[in-house]
Amino acid sequence: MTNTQITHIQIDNYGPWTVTPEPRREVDLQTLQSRLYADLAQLFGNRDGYIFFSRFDNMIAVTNGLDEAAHALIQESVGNRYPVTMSLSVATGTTPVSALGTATEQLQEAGSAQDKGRREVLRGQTIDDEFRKPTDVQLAHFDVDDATEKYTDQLNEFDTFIQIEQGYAALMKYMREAHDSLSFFVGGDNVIAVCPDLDEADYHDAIDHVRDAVDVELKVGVGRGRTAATAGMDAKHALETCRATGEAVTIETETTE
Ligand SMILES: Nc1nc2c(ncn2[C@@H]2O[C@H](COP(=O)(O)OP(=O)(O)OP(=O)(O)O)[C@@H](O)[C@H]2O)c(=O)[nH]1
Repeated sequence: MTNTQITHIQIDNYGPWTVTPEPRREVDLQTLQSRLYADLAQLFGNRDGYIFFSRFDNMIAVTNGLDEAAHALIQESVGNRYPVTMSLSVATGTTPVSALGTATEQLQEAGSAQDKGRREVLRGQTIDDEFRKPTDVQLAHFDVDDATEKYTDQLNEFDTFIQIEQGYAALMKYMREAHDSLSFFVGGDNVIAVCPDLDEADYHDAIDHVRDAVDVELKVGVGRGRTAATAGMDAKHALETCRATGEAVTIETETTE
């Protein structure tokens, strides 16, 4: 059974900061947000975690293998180098949705996102090493079939973007509601979903739903692992198997330690 450790990251009091003492230049906010995301991708990624930018002021990470000290170090490093601080709340659950729900509740209990007094909160529980298993994390790497041929080489870039985003919107909502999963656009025509124990039929169901709803064809590779890094790499290999066999769903059967 999966046991996903999720960290909810929130920039402290960011809304007021963006307009104090007067509205800050949008290009500077865009630069700050993308640099912070890039830094966190390295800080979590070098410890085998995965982070997704979601709304940039809030981000969501899969952090199996990162203990409280690792979280504190990441938080301190950002606090030392950025004009903003961030709060971190970590929780675990048998589904990523329940883990994130707990993490977010803990943060909300500590104070509002726009509370001047709530800074650098670090809350929650990580999984002790002795309880970690090679099946704790299940990641699904979705990809639009022949996006280059159907969209990129045919339509103008904005109309391609609309097609891909439609597929993403339908998938993220359905995976959240029907399969307790958190799906994130990661660039190009790719979406990575953090999933509980789903089987092949569940993934076919999601792909069928997206085809029926918005006429976008997907394929998916699924991997499991002790960390997001290993599950994610297995998912990529499974997606290559889909490309080789023409199957819409491939679940990597070996779990990498
Ligand atoms: N983040 C991320 N982006 C990827 C990955 N693989 C491909 N992409 C992006 O997706 C775009 C399309 O590449 P592909 O998915 O290989 O191309 P395709 O035309 O859809 O062909 P098939 O996937 O073989 O059906 C690339 O330009 C990249 O931007 C990946 O593993 N991660």
